[in-house]
Amino acid sequence: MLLVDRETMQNIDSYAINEIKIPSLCLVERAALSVMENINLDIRHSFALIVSCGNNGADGLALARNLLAISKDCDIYIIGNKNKASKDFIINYNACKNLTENIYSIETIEDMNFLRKNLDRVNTIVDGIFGTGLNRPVSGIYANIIDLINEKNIYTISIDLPSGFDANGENNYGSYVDSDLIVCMQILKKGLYEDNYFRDKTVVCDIGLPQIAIEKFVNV
Ligand SMILES: NC(=O)C1=CN([C@@H]2O[C@H](COP(=O)(O)OP(=O)(O)OC[C@H]3O[C@@H](n4cnc5c(N)ncnc54)[C@H](O)[C@@H]3O)[C@@H](O)[C@H]2O)[C@H](O)CC1
Ligand SMILES: [K+]
Repeated sequence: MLLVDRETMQNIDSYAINEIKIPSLCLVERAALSVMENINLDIRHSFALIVSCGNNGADGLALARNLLAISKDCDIYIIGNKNKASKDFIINYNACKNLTENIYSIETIEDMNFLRKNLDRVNTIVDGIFGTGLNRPVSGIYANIIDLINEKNIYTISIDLPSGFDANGENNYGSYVDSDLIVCMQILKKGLYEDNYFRDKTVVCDIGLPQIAIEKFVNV
């Protein structure tokens, strides 16, 4: 089975984007659609998409856009500084803003209280807080939100990795999302494979990263 650590996955992504010239936005869209394919849309109608401002969040917002397109009920919660957001995040954020008013920044205790209350209206949480960009244990508001997601016991889908969980399976001493389903992009991350609990909850989906980009960094 093909496994990658964080650094290798980042090398493959960046080779595909910078050398092969696959638009990053296309990969984000494929990632979002691969999550969507793993959602039972007959029973899941109300979503809380909780994202931060990197490309894991961009995947989350592209998913929100696609769910809004089919008139699903979506609340979008953004953590972190939008001024430092990735360009794929901004593109999807601008589209989401034109599709719904239910977009909230979570910064203060009052915002947290609102989130705690408002989460009860949905039957599905999508976790797009951190993926392979996580490089240290979570703390502060990120940890508080992850703890809140876990407290709620609402069916939770994580994009690529449970947020807070280290792709390499190291340093998992902070909070991380207790996901029900993990839709992992293109190649299984080593940490998920080594974790008995998460391995069985993970599906791996092709997002169009070319084999030649993969073979450059992994022995296949
Ligand atoms: N173009 C691509 O690389 C694609 C990636 N995909 C998805 O994007 C994520 C990886 O995205 P990235 O922007 O590199 O990082 P994250 O979104 O995971 O994290 C954002 C950002 O957060 C900072 N950070 C790291 N650790 C912490 C922490 N403990 N507390 C606070 N902030 C933290 C750090 O600066 C990160 O950069 C990948 O998993 C995929 O989901 C697309 O699917 C395809 C294209
Ligand atoms: K995630």
